[in-house]
Amino acid sequence: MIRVEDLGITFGRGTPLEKRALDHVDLAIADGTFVTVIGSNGAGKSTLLGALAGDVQATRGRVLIGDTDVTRWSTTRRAALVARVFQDPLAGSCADLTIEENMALAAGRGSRRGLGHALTGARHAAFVERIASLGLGLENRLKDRMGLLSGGQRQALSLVMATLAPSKVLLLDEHTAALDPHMADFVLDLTARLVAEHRLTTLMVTHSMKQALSVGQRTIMLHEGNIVLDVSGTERAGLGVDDLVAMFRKVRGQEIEDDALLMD
Ligand SMILES: Nc1ncnc2c1ncn2[C@@H]1O[C@H](COP(=O)(O)OP(=O)(O)OP(=O)(O)O)[C@@H](O)[C@H]1O
Repeated sequence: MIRVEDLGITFGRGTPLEKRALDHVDLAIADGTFVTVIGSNGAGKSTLLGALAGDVQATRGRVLIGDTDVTRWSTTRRAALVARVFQDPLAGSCADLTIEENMALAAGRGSRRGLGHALTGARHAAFVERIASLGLGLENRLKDRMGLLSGGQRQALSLVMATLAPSKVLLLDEHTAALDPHMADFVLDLTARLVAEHRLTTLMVTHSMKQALSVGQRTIMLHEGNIVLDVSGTERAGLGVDDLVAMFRKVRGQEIEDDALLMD
């Protein structure tokens, strides 16, 4: 269970640039639930993910993962509980290390054990098996530098790496946005499969209304730092992309400039 209680985040407090990015946000997400997060630019989506990961400090309120209050925990301390995949395929892995070394580091995330330990015996076979399951042929390239892979391949591997350590929470911040449509679909399918397989409590930020409804069990919409829509179950199942765009419009109180993007 993730619980966010009365969470407020204000950047630049006391300065002329003060910005309240999240305002009295309450959210409870049951274990293994996959939540998609939508909202216009600046709505607070990345800030919410940052507050869960620990790289944004709460101005007020609490963040709990399981029964543990992690509000004052650093990102490093939370790494054993929280995995992340970013929009930029280069952000989640180290270009100068091999695929295998990247996977070993990911498998050791949140623990103090070193790379040498992580690369031994059974681990290698497990890595081969996990990569082979992607169907991208990367299991034959474990000794290749990560930097040689395409953005889509790196993003698929980043997802696999995010599930190697025993995390509870997976945070995805527009992780398919930089990919071509074919690879974006591939990575989205992979996401749904891995989330279900590892029973990860997941938040996925997306600007695509289609994506927001096509994966997961629940969708929340943020607007100006507040949760303005929270749908799941039959209510969500009955929603189409058009309905979501209409809600988006209503909340924003203005026309959306780029409908095509949202409908995708
Ligand atoms: N480190 C920061 N310092 C100052 N202001 C910030 C900082 N991070 C975010 N903000 C501001 O907080 C608000 C929420 O930003 P956030 O990145 O969470 O929005 P978002 O919903 O993820 O938007 P987008 O879809 O454009 O990525 C914005 O007004 C943003 O400019």
